[in-house]
Amino acid sequence: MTSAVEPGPRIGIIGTGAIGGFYGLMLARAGFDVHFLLRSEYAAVSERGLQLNSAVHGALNLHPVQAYANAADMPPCDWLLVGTKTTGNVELAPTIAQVAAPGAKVVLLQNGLGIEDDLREHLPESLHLLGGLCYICVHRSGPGIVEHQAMGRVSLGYHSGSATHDAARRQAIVEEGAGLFREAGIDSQAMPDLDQARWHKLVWNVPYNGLSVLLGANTSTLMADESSRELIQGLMAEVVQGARACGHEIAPGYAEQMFNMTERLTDYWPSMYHDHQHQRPLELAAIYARPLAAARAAGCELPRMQALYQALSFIDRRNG
Ligand SMILES: NC(=O)C1=CN([C@@H]2O[C@H](COP(=O)(O)OP(=O)(O)OC[C@H]3O[C@@H](n4cnc5c(N)ncnc54)[C@H](OP(=O)(O)O)[C@@H]3O)[C@@H](O)[C@H]2O)C=CC1
Ligand SMILES: CC(C)(CO)C(=O)C(=O)O
Repeated sequence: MTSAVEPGPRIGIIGTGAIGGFYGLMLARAGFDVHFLLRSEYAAVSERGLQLNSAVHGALNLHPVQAYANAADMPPCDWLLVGTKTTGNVELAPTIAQVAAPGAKVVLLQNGLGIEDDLREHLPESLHLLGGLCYICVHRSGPGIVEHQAMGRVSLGYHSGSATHDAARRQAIVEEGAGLFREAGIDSQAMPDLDQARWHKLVWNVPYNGLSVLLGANTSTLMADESSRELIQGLMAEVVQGARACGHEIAPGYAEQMFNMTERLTDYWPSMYHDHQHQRPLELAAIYARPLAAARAAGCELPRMQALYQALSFIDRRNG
């Protein structure tokens, strides 16, 4: 008698840019059945595959790639990893629903706060929605080419779905997701509170993403100047304050740890800088407006962050 072998989960990458390309390639190379949805880079990736130039893993290539220009051609996927920018999330909901297998898990591998809340009502109730915080430095240097400068960890948290009121099931789903990343050699852990995890990530993104655009400076330049260092520390302190007002205590020393970590990041340009350079809309709603509104609703004003948001809104409108 032959025993049936359980097929592994089918994974869909919705938006194969720096994040989608990196994690999708790593999962595919680990043996998972990964399907990639692309837009402008479809032809290049179909022809030449995905190329990862990683300071951590070396040069890796995936060819052929199960690439699609049209979601309708993709097979139903059990896990959907969303690697697009948050600015297009609501418009993307029908695409996500179309590719999702019944009971699929949708993971937003994106920065910002409240992004799952905004998407939830546009997705079928049967889908589980999770958030993933990527502690990584990657960018695209050409069609289908991803440069990986440092790190890679993914923190996952459950947002909503049929497991909302079942803590054990919720935990099992998040653990399963973290397990997929770990099988691909990527550090990953389940987070008990997604909002808390998102506030932690903002401690870094609020100062560095915005200041890189406003001052036209990378991390090394920002960390080399007395005034920008003060500004970064002030902004980090405000994010910690905002998180606290919203009921999320960030440990003393966390902001300092993020600051010190950045001293070791050489010439890193945050993803918002790349968006500005390519005249794409900036993720201002998710990274600034949402946290500012949440803090204000809790009675907490964050004046530095508000000023940075206003300046970036001006730049974003002129750049569009
Ligand atoms: N880069 C980084 O180091 C980090 C990024 N993040 C977050 O990850 C998210 C993704 O960022 P990143 O990977 O840098 O962004 P990229 O711009 O590199 O990738 C976004 C990708 O999504 C594609 N896309 C957008 N809309 C669609 C669509 N409708 N159909 C198919 N494909 C689509 C884009 O295609 P096209 O080329 O045609 O526009 C592009 O390939 C953001 O929220 C960012 O803040 C978080 C941590 C670190
Ligand atoms: C903080 C950093 C650089 C790595 O943790 C990052 O994740 C980002 O650019 O969003």
